[in-house]
Amino acid sequence: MRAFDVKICGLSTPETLAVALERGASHVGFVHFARSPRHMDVGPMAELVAKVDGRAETVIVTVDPDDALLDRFARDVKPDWLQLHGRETPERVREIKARTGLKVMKALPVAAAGDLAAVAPYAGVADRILLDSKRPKGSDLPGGNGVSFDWTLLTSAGSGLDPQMAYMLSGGIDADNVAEAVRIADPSGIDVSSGVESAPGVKDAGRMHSFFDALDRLGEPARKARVS
Ligand SMILES: O=C(O)c1ccccc1NCC(=O)[C@H](O)[C@H](O)COP(=O)(O)O
Repeated sequence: MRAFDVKICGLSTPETLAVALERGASHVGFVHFARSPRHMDVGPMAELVAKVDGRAETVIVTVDPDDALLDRFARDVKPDWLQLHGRETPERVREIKARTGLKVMKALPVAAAGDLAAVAPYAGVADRILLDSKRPKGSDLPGGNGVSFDWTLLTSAGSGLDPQMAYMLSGGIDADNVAEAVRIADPSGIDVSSGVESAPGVKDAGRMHSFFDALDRLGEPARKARVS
């Protein structure tokens, strides 16, 4: 097992942000996507991001942002990362990095082994890949659906994944299954949203503590040290 990052995604209140930071999240994510129950406008998001004050890396999660929105993110929120869940091609990711100067995490949906072929074109372009579940039928959200995929796909011979690649794993992870996710997939990062909520979009401090307790039980050196 390698040491891994922990990202808590879809935060929208100072109270639950404080729990994520106190418990040592390395990354904290804020969603800007109107259809999401976790959606935050740019102004309130900027206020929340300012509270992080260097204690974790900040991530704006969004979908096919246009240039005007990218400029607002970079100017008004100043996150460390953009996490992209749309149809952003490697070329578009390159443009977005050049335009904003921000690091980019490209999310790619996985349901079957063949989906992993989408990863290689982003090598050397995206700063990180987030392997997430494909949206289930009936959902109009490209992320935050609380469903997991077959993690053994990532370590199967012939997966085509570069074993050195630093990907984050997400989709349906919670306090009960995070140990298994880490054991099977050995990712360089874990991302959780629904698994620490009491209802869609409502982060729950108790569930967050249970999740971090489960991580603590994995022992050292499970989690990477807090970012500098
Ligand atoms: O969370 C959302 O509502 C969302 C909306 C639009 C694009 C992406 C979104 N979330 C992305 C994330 O990083 C989630 O943490 C990831 O998909 C895992 O979610 P979950 O299965 O709920 O833990």
